Amino acid sequence: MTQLILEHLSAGYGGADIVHDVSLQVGSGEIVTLVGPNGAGKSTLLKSLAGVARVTAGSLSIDGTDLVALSPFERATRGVAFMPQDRNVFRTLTVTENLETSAWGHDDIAARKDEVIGLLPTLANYLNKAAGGLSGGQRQMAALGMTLMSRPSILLVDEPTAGLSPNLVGEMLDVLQQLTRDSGIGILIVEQNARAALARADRAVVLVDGRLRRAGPAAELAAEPDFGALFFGDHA
Ligand SMILES: Nc1ncnc2c1ncn2[C@@H]1O[C@H](COP(=O)(O)OP(=O)(O)OP(=O)(O)O)[C@@H](O)[C@H]1O
Repeated sequence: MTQLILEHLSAGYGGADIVHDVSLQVGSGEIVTLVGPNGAGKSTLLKSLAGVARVTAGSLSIDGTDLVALSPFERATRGVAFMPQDRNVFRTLTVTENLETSAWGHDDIAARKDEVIGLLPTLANYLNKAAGGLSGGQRQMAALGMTLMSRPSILLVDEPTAGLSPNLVGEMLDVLQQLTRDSGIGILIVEQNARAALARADRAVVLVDGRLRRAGPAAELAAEPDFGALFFGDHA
C-alpha cells in the first residue's frame, strides 16, 4: 500500500506562491479528483508533485521518502508519474517509439511495453502510427501509456479529457478507473468535467484560490446542493 503524502504544501513558479498550505494523501487503488474554478492552482499543485513546479513550503513524500529535492525523473523512479495536459507525446515518433522513449535507460523496455499494452489494449491498434496523426482520444491514450512505462504506483493526471468530444470523456475516465482496479495504481486527477470525474472517484478535493476548500468522499461532494455555483464555476 503506497501513500503519497502532502503536508502543508505550498508551491509556485518562483514568484508568489500559487498553492497554499495543502495537506492531502493519495493511496494505492484509489482515485482522488481535484476540482475547482479556473486558475485555482490545480495544475500547479499537480506539477509541484511531479517536480515541474516548485514546492516552497511543507513536505511531500512517498512511503516515507522525501520527494521535494528530487528531479521529475527521480520522482518517477520512486513511483510518481505525471501525465501533462499539453505536449504529452512526441508527434513525429510512432506510438511504439513514444512508449520506448519513456522507458529510456531501462533494460526491460520490451517487457514494460507489453505490460502497458496489456493495461491499455486499444494501443495495439495504432502502435505504428505517428503520434501527430492520431485522433485526440488515441493521443491521450498514448500519453497515458507513456506515463505507465515507468511502472508508477501513483499517477498524476492533468485534464486527460481536454479537447475530447463528450462521448470520449467518459471513455477516458472509464479507462483510468479500470486501470486503478486492474493494477492498484493510485490516481490524482485534475478534471474540468467535474461530475463525470466525481462519479468515478473515491474522494474529491476542492481547491479555490490555491487553498483546499473541501475534501471528502466524492459522492458526498457531488451531492452538495450548491455544488456547481460554489466549487466548479461553469463546468459542473
Ligand atoms: N508556468 C507558469 N509560471 C507562472 N505562473 C503560472 C504558470 N502556470 C500557471 N501560472 C499561474 O498560476 C495560476 C494558477 O494556474 P493553474 O493552471 O495552476 O490553475 P488551474 O486551477 O489548473 O486552472 P485551469 O482550470 O484554468 O487549468 C494562474 O494565475 C496562472 O497564471
